[in-house]
Amino acid sequence: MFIVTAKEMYDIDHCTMEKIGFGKLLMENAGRAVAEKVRQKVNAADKILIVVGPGNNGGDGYVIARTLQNEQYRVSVLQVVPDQKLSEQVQFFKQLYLACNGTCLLLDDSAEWKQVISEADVVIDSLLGIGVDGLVREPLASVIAFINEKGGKIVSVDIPSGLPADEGAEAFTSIQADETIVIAAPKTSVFLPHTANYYGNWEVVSIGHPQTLISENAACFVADDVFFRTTMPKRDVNSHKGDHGKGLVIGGCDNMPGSFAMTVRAALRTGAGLMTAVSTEKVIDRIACLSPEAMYQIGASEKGHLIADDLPLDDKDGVAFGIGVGRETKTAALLESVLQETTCPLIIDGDGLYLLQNQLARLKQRNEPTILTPHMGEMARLLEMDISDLTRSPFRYAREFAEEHHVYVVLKGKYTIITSPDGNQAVSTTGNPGLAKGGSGDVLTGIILAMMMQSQSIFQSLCNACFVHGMSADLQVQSGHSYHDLLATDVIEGIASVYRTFS
Ligand SMILES: NC(=O)C1=CN([C@@H]2O[C@H](COP(=O)(O)OP(=O)(O)OC[C@H]3O[C@@H](n4cnc5c(N)ncnc54)[C@H](OP(=O)(O)O)[C@@H]3O)[C@@H](O)[C@H]2O)[C@@H](O)CC1
Ligand SMILES: Nc1ncnc2c1ncn2[C@@H]1O[C@H](COP(=O)(O)OP(=O)(O)O)[C@@H](O)[C@H]1O
Ligand SMILES: [K+]
Repeated sequence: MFIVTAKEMYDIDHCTMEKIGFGKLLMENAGRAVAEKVRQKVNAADKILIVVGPGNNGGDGYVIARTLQNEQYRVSVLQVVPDQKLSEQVQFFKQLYLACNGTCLLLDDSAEWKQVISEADVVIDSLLGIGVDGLVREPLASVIAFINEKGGKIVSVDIPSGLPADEGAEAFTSIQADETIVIAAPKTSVFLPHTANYYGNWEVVSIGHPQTLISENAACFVADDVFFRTTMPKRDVNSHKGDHGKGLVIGGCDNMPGSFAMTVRAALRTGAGLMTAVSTEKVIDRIACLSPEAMYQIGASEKGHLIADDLPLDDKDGVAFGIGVGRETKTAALLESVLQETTCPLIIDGDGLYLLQNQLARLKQRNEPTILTPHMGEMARLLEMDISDLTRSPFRYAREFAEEHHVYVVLKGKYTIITSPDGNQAVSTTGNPGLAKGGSGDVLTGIILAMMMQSQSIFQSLCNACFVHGMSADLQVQSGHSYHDLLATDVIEGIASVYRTFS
């Protein structure tokens, strides 16, 4: 599934309608596809009100109205702008609706519009689509406020009206939808922390655009089950352990042994061939029994924290640094040598990202891929910016950072954004609030380490690791666990169910 900006969607629509010659058929398809979904969400006796705005989103509304009217649903339309505002195409669909005995109320000064909204069981929101520009003006702003307050179930067409399609908006007025039927491809705002909730539950309908046109125009995609199935690492029956990667995890400190242990175990469960773990003596004493399959090496330490040392970096296929390693200045010197001496892909996570703050310039000097796995707070710190500015434009800031420092960035959250050094981006949508607990990220790092050592591109392996991590949590919640009790260690055990689903 592809993710589009407003501009990309307009280019796709334009090409489909003008160059390929779909013309009005595209809006007809859009309205019918949405009507089909609406049918599944309403009861036969429901009063359905379709609120129609000035643009093509309103045109979709007239097609939906006609389709449902012809199927004997209890439909009416509230048009919030005078007819002169409607484009020729929208006028055309309005006339078709009226010719099917459809009824249409125009918004005027009387209070009748408030009454029809209050009486509706279902409001279909066709006020504004991706063409919204700035804060919603009157009279639409009042209509939106009233629908939010008094409307029954709200189903938005394409996008909740008033919500910007793209990232970056600081202020907006929006419909708060219960459901959104997204046309053709999800828009960026589906995935932003401060706008996602306005969509309610969302699903996408296809309306006949050529798929190649969407894939050629969209810069970003959802790393979904289809992607995983086609790119997941395959296991050759004749393979041996060396074929599946020799991984190294450097982390832990005396008062944080657990997180590091989960990374090691998650890497083994994901299919790493050989795992070595370096930590302090105390940590290894305590955690080695949790993954007897791994090899352990004691690193030099001072006061319970790792310090600069000769590490077994030479023959490795992947290294992860930083999980539970602490924030001591002397540990930063260890990161410095890891950055310089690691000649294979290197993941920096957790405290490693904190220690990296003063060494960002070293990233560009590396010849092998470097992967950073920050959550929003860690990313904001790396960028030295306010977290609210970052969450408004996470795609942009992740891309700029990845391009500037030549790194892959896995920006973690409900929707995790994966960015490559050349600016390619994907979103992982699996996972649930059960993951919002300490330790989940440590498990993800282990999964990433194992994935990237098993014959995929780094970008694919990051997408697939995030997919597996979230899907493991989803399957665990479907089969006995809940958002409340799910633990990071359960996510490690759930990896088995993910692989079984796809093998
Ligand atoms: N192309 C097609 O055939 C297809 C398009 N499709 C559908 O069309 C949608 C995009 O259509 P669109 O471009 O007409 O944008 P849309 O948001 O409906 O209206 C924009 C108008 O709203 C107004 N307005 C803007 N900002 C405002 C504000 N702040 N406050 C108040 N008013 C504001 C402004 O009008 P103004 O008042 O400035 O004259 C502007 O002209 C898309 O989401 C999808 O649903 C699908 O059916 C597939 C086929
Ligand atoms: N509400 C949520 N829905 C889906 N995934 C989530 C949610 N909350 C957290 N996650 C995932 O859980 C992981 C948390 O990582 P992180 O914040 O680094 O945790 P920690 O450092 O405590 O292990 C990330 O992969 C993130 O995407
Ligand atoms: K809408």
